[in-house]
Amino acid sequence: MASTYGAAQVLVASNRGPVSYTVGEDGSLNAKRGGGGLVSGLSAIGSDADALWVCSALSDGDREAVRRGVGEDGVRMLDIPADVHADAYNGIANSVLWFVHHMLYQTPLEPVFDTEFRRQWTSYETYNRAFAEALAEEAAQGAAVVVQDYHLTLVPGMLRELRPDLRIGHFSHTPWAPPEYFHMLPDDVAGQVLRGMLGADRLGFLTQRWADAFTACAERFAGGLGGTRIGVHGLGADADFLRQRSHEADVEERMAALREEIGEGRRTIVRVDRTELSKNIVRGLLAYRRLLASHAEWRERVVHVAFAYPSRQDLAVYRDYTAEVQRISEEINAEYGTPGWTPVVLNLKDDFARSLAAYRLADVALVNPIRDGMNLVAKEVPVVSDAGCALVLSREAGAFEELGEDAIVVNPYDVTGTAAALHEALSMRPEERAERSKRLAAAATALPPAQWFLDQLDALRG
Ligand SMILES: O=P(O)(O)OC[C@H]1O[C@H](O[C@H]2O[C@H](CO)[C@@H](O)[C@H](O)[C@H]2O)[C@H](O)[C@@H](O)[C@@H]1O
Ligand SMILES: O=c1ccn([C@@H]2O[C@H](COP(=O)(O)OP(=O)(O)O)[C@@H](O)[C@H]2O)c(=O)[nH]1
Repeated sequence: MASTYGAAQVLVASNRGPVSYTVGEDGSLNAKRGGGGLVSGLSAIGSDADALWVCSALSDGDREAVRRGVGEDGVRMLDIPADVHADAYNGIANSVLWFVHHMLYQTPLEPVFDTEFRRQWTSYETYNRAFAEALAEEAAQGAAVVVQDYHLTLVPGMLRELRPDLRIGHFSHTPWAPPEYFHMLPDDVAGQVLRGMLGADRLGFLTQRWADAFTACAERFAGGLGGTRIGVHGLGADADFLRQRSHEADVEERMAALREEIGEGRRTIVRVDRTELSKNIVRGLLAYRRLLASHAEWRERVVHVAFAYPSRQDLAVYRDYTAEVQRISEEINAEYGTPGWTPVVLNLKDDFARSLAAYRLADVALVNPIRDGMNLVAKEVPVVSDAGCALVLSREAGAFEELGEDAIVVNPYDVTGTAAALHEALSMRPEERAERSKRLAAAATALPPAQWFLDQLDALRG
């Protein structure tokens, strides 16, 4: 029996893996770091020899890499049929579960759970089963498996049936919806999601608020937590990596270019997000426009450097949102710009080095999501900024629980309030800004990714 077990002692499973491939014109495969906070958080596990990261092939390049047997050590990419993956990732994970947990539906018209949803749900089950089977195959006897996020809610339950010997954890990087919102899901689906997760020995969340919401859902719709334990682990920024990476030559080069674009002696308000509905980029721009309208003294003296790098572009609603971000930025530039001053420098391309260059130059960081599991950008900018930055932070970001005291806190729907917060941040005395930034950086790095992951393993095994 033991001979059928795999060799990995620690396994991670997530939809997005540490790298993604593109096929070059000459047919060569080029690897690029996976975007988003989940990858930033888990990158630290890569060096462990007994560890295996099971993820999904996301692009044609990834599928080609699997076919050619190309890959990173310690990573297994699953080549799930593209249509099944599209239903599971775009359809269920990003259009349903993400919307539920971030409370993004415009409820008079959506959601509509009809036959299309049922078809996609079947793919979601297939997709989860493929992960459960791969994990069952790769795991050594008694190994620890930590399943990540809303893409894989059914995996713990499925894996428990296949391999009762394993220690199974699940970690959510998103908020969890309150019961009255979660209950929008059809009852059988809500039940499957909860029972799937409760197949784990232990469930992890980024904040107490999201953990409490899950417990409330489990009590109301699944008869309680049963034997499943709950833990809170607030993922922090990776200070060593960020400080080193942000001083490399490509970042320095981009700093010089950005300085040119910003212009001598001007303040810089920085935001960096995936072009993601929940990040509230449009209201952020409206707040900046309000600032320029009501505080004419800032005109010509401030530049808003906004990164909205591509995310989930297969979904029309994300493409439309990107277009709206672009439209408003152009409107602001047309309304207030002068020959020597561009009020909004918008970056729609994925350029991590240029984002780090902007972090270094930031006087103010704007992080105003409607709802966000944590938001690592809020934690990264204070660590990297050269002169220390003021943080304007939504009370709805998970990071608020740890950074709220030294941030300028906003209600993300209140555009006038956010404009006032930007004014306050820009007006802050440099000494106060530097002191607050130091405290923010200390709080932001209290639980670095490697420790965050080890804590979960210890708790799972304990
Ligand atoms: O994989 P994508 O569809 O491109 O999306 C990127 C990631 O977005 C979400 O990240 C979350 O994790 C961060 C780290 O814990 C957290 O700080 C942030 O608030 C979350 O939004 C998603 O949960 C990941 O699965 C995605 O990979
Ligand atoms: O071009 C970029 C700019 C930033 N980031 C990283 O993406 C993560 C975003 O994580 P966050 O928790 O703020 O939000 P998420 O995108 O995961 O919802 C941060 O670690 C950023 O450093 C990235 O991968 N590519």
